[in-house]
Amino acid sequence: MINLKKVHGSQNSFFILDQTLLTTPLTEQELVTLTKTLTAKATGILGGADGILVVQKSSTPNTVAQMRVINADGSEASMCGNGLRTVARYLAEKHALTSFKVQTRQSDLEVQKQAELAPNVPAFGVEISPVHFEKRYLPFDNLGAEQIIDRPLVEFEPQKKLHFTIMAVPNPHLISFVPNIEKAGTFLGELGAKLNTLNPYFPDGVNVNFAQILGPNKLFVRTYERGVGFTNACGTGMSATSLAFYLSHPEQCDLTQEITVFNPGGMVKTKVRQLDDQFKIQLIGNATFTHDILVAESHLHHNTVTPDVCQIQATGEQEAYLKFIQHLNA
Ligand SMILES: N[C@@H](CCC[C@H](N)C(=O)O)C(=O)O
Repeated sequence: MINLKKVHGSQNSFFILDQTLLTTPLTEQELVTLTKTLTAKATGILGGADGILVVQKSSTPNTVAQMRVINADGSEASMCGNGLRTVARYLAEKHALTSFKVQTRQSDLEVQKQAELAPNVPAFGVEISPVHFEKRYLPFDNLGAEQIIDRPLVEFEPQKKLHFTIMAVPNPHLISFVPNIEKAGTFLGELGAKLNTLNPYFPDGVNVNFAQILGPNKLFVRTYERGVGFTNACGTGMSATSLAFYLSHPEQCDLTQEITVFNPGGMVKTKVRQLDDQFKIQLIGNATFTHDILVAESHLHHNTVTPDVCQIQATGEQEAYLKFIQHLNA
């Protein structure tokens, strides 16, 4: 039996599938089919998820394993910040490590175990890198500039009330600071949907993040994710938004201190550092395992993972997590 774990970071939820445990690893087509089935909110196991995190053998030196990210719609992302924290914990427990590197699609990223956020709320810190602004890295097009940092974009918002920043970390993000995050929700949904279907600006789609500044070094971020839609949180989105905060509102953002980022699913901390002209971001937050799902390998290959063929065991960590977020003050 294979243990398909249900996990989350800030309630951005995933299944971890460790391909190294399988007799025969899933093919690319099997992975896509299984992801679509498992993540479906109405019919997937345990209410579905936002994607699957695939653990496989690394192909770079000094990395413990490789993480791949398959979005709910079957597309593959280059990175996932909330997901990497949970994979870091999974690998830390599997190999009895506390600080190591994980291979991701574009880079080998440092991860470290952190102190628990509260009893039974384990936490990990992960590197979010590399950061790029130039349009070829996103990619984006037809916006009249090589890079967009803190400026209006009439193509998205003709009234010019909002400013936008675009960056790859390395997955693509569009960021805007809005006066009221609740009121901006409908526009976020419309813009997110528009930029993630055929459009002249982002040929590969983009994660769209709206943020409200709550105070010095304090943000609330909501994200419409490429390949998924609205999620409770997006780790790379909160990391990119933290850097955009510094670039657009430096008077409210002290880089010698952590930035606290609230989201609909909880809270994370980010640390932004500038080394010459390069930015480094660290994302710190919960790495919660909610369920162990034991299933025969053949069901993974045949896309027949349903509750009646699984042994599902709750870990009890979700209760601890919900208690932790009850006491958060945004
Ligand atoms: N939820 C993730 C990002 C997952 C990938 C994203 N949807 C994309 O396609 O780039 C995170 O926590 O960073």
